[in-house]
Amino acid sequence: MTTTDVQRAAATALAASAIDLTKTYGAGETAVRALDGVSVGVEAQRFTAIMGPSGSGKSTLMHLLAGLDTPTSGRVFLGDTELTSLSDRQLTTLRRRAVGFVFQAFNLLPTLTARQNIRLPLDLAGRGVDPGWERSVVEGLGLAERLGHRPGELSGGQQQRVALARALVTRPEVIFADEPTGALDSTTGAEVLALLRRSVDEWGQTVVMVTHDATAAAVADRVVLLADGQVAGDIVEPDADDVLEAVRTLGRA
Ligand SMILES: Nc1ncnc2c1ncn2[C@@H]1O[C@H](COP(=O)(O)OP(=O)(O)OP(=O)(O)O)[C@@H](O)[C@H]1O
Repeated sequence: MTTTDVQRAAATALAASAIDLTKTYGAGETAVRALDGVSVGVEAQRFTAIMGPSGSGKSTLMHLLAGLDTPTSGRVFLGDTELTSLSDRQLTTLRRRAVGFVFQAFNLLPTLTARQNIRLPLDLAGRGVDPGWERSVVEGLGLAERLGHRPGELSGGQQQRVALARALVTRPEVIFADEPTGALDSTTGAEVLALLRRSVDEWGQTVVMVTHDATAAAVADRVVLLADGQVAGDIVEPDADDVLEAVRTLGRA
């Protein structure tokens, strides 16, 4: 894909895209090239998983796509906005409006109730609540009876559902999920994956998920494989066996 193609697509069907990204940590002999020429487009209203061996650059790519970090070179777009041309302040404002996050460790504020945690991004952005949408999300995620509880009074699965509600409440352009099932048992993890899937299918959201788990990746519409900081494969409509086989092949490469 040429740069012009990516830009054109970014203005239409791509929720996020990266062009020839590199990211180097450190300098001199200890420098690590975490990403080495990655170009990738994330389709809107689809569920994309990023997989690859430990150290292959998954988290680095996600952080750059989400505007949490800046590349050493290359360009990043969120929709048709080029993140790599924004000031830190503009980036923070855009992130609050247009990006939702779900982390392995939930990252809820322990002193706030579930409802207050869910509304936090709206409060930070100085935006009001859309009561109908908030109700749909809370009921859809099975949280209606839990809104007054603090995180310490909730199970891991419930905490992750609160985190997902917090990500959904702003109706972001992209939800980035970093190992969202990593701290959950397999049954609870499967429930959270099913809710991410529903966020795409029923609510038209766009989800990008970093995972180590082939079963989790198989819930996605597409799996982008990374190895040594480069795109090493791209599987559309994966099943768990395809993903396992691809990861095994990468491991042998
Ligand atoms: N802040 C940092 N400073 C120095 N090196 C870093 C930093 N963050 C990541 N790296 C290095 O960059 C490379 C890619 O790291 P990254 O965390 O993106 O990989 P990953 O695929 O997400 O790994 P994992 O699956 O283990 O989380 C690794 O070699 C890592 O050690």
